[in-house]
Amino acid sequence: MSLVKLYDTTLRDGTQAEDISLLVEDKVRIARKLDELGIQYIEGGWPGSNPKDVAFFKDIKKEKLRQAKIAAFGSTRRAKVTPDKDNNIVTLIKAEADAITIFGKTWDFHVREALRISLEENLELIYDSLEYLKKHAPEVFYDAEHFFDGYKANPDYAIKTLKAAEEANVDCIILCDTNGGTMPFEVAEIIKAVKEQIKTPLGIHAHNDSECAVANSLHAVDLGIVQVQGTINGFGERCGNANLCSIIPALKIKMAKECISDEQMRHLRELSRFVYELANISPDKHQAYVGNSAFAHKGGVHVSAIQRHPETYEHMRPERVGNCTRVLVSDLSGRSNILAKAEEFNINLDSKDPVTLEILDNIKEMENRGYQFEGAEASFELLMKKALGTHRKFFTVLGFRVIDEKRGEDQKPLAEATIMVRVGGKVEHTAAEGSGPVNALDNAIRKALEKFYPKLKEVKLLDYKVRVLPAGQGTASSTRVLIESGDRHTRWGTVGVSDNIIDASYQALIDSIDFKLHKSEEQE
Ligand SMILES: CC(=O)SCCNC(=O)CCNC(=O)[C@H](O)C(C)(C)COP(=O)(O)OP(=O)(O)OC[C@H]1O[C@@H](n2cnc3c(N)ncnc32)[C@H](O)[C@@H]1OP(=O)(O)O
Ligand SMILES: CC(=O)C(=O)O
Repeated sequence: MSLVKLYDTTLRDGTQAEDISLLVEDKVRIARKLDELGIQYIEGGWPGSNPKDVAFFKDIKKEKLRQAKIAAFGSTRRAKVTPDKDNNIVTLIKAEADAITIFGKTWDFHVREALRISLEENLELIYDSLEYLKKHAPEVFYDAEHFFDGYKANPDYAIKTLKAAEEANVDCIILCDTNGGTMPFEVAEIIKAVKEQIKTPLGIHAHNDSECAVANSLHAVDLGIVQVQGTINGFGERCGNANLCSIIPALKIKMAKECISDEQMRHLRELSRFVYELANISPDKHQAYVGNSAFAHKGGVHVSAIQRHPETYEHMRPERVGNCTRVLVSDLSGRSNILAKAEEFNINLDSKDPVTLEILDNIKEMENRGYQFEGAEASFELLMKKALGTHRKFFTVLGFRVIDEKRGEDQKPLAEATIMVRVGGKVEHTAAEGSGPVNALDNAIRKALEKFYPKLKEVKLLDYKVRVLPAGQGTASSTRVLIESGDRHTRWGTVGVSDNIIDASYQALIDSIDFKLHKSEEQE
């Protein structure tokens, strides 16, 4: 297998994405994880840009990385300054990274409009910046910014810029699709032409503005490119960069190109989620390979087939990237979905058992009323138990009342809930306040039940989503509440539907508590 080197720029181009900003400590933590994954180069930032990036290069030196090399990023020198006097170049050298990558202009239009210098002067900028850096850094890479647009506009000049870099003896020239508008067939044609004229090893850095960044990068590798740049989860300027979470499995599984080991690739999903977490961005569940939905099967026909052979509806084994097969339950389910879920919940259910069809019919009817079980598997498990007669009634709610009161224009509203429950032979009547009516009801339910079931103290409400269902959908316009709860070990989702938002919330809260009690009993 031929080796392709991965160059991660999550910490530089990734932070150019809207809404993403990483602390120095976060950058160091991500760099450690990238190193563990086996990424060969980690671009840490632009030290000439800000103090945070300068601090990163200082701090990362204290880390004992297993194999990754750290690269510092910057630009060619400014016009009319020699490299040794150019602040950006001097700061790059001071960062003492294992490699330095600078970008320079390829597109004549950019030279004229962005830099406002002559085409000849730009060639000098490229050559003497790189030639100077080669004397001061172990490895030097050249990012040919806007290479594909530049080549399409003026191929002779674009090649001259690469030749300037080649004469400076750089270690790799990276062809950049900076504006992300190049199509895969153009990439293939242009790279073939470049390879006839440039002998320096080539790399690719593709942006995703036309959704082709991964395809363009893979095409480039197919044509013999040896370095692929990208970011975890595709974070990057505008629409992002080529997503390494897709590129890595594609290289290894589809193209037989070695880049990281099989064992390292099993941590890809974990790394993807780690980066989402530190960037404070919700994971994209539909993300290829590593997303929650990447191997989630919803249609009954699909579920039936994957149970016979997973490859019927899966292009690869999800475990290879640390993901897993999931079966969803909805009104698109068939008996196979119900049986798969029963197995997952350790419930004995036979395909010929009439209860299977009863559960299926029940789901379809409830989804028509606005329930949604995809995000509420705990409610579904309880529903199954009820249908099978294995549901245990831990408590009975005899009634509740919620009061929301505002005592003056400038006063905050007060919310209070009272609830009456029966547990065994005992009746408990409890009141509680809350920061809103749902919170007050939640507090009252727990206060009443915690006395009998102390384990409920562990339960935390993690997420609460309300959706007003449009009139005309199903039989009535109503509200759906989805709740995510959790304890020290796990998380679970429950659902409630009613034309009264408090009642919908009540149903989801009660299911959440009921589920916790069943799980605790099963564990005991
Ligand atoms: C394709 C890419 O993604 S490249 C990476 C882009 N990333 C960033 O821009 C993030 C970090 N950038 C920064 O912190 C700042 O822009 C800095 C520190 C680099 C420069 O800040 P300033 O000196 O205030 O300049 P400003 O940002 O307004 O303009 C960019 C300058 O870089 C110059 N420049 C742009 N590309 C190059 C290049 N390849 N070589 C040399 N100079 C360049 C521009 O001509 C302009 O300089 P001028 O105003 O003297 O003509
Ligand atoms: C260098 C770089 O980030 C680009 O050309 O997009």
